[in-house]
Amino acid sequence: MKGLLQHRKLRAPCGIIGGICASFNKGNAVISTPSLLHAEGLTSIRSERTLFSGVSFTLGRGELLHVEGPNGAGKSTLLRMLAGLFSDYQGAIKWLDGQAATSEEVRRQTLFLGHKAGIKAELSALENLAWQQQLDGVQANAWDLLEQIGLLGLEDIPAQQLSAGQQRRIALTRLWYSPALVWLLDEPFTALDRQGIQLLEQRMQEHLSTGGGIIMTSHQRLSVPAATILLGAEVMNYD
Ligand SMILES: Nc1ncnc2c1ncn2[C@@H]1O[C@H](COP(=O)(O)OP(=O)(O)OP(=O)(O)O)[C@@H](O)[C@H]1O
Repeated sequence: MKGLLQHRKLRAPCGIIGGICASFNKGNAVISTPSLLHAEGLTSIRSERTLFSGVSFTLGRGELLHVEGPNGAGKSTLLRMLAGLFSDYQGAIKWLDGQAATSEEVRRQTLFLGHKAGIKAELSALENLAWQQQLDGVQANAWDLLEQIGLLGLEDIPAQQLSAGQQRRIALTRLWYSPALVWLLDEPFTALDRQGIQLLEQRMQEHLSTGGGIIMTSHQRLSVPAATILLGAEVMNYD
């Protein structure tokens, strides 16, 4: 399917093991080459339970893949596999048409945000930004970031005294400066208010429009056009 423009929704064959199905719907997405990431036959068995099997998909430039499925279907596991944080799986993951061969190159091209905010509770927003940027090897204007993410005025308060949504905003600032092409976002809308969701969707659109790609989990409906990877459900009807 690589290189084709898909207007129709496709019903992909499911790999079913013990009633578990994983399939891929290209939706209205445009597949462009070279691909950012290609996954082939990904299979995950945890504690002797098959979470999913035979999951294959391609992430093209400007494309958003939405990983959906019920609690425990393996959505976070899949993202962690793609991020190189979980290696106990079968199948293959190829980056940038094979051009990013080393784990260091993959790491540079990937930004993973887990479903927890992943910030330091005792540090302020400003200090967290400095810490994050040091880890990421990037220098961006912290005050601009605070303004963009709506945290100006709260910069000196320890993160543990901020609300869950405000803490999430601190973590999300990485999306405003990261040079990574591929974003792997696990439930990024968690705790965000409506304005925060809009802000994040706008940032995602910008990333896609500049040739980046996003694979994300979310239990909520997206307003940004996305193809779907459905885990843990046998019956799918796209018509
Ligand atoms: N460290 C672990 N060891 C063994 N099994 C685990 C481990 N972590 C998660 N699991 C199991 O893997 C399964 C999938 O977990 P995962 O977090 O990927 O699901 P999910 O689809 O993201 O769920 P949710 O929608 O609730 O976030 C769960 O049944 C979970 O119990």
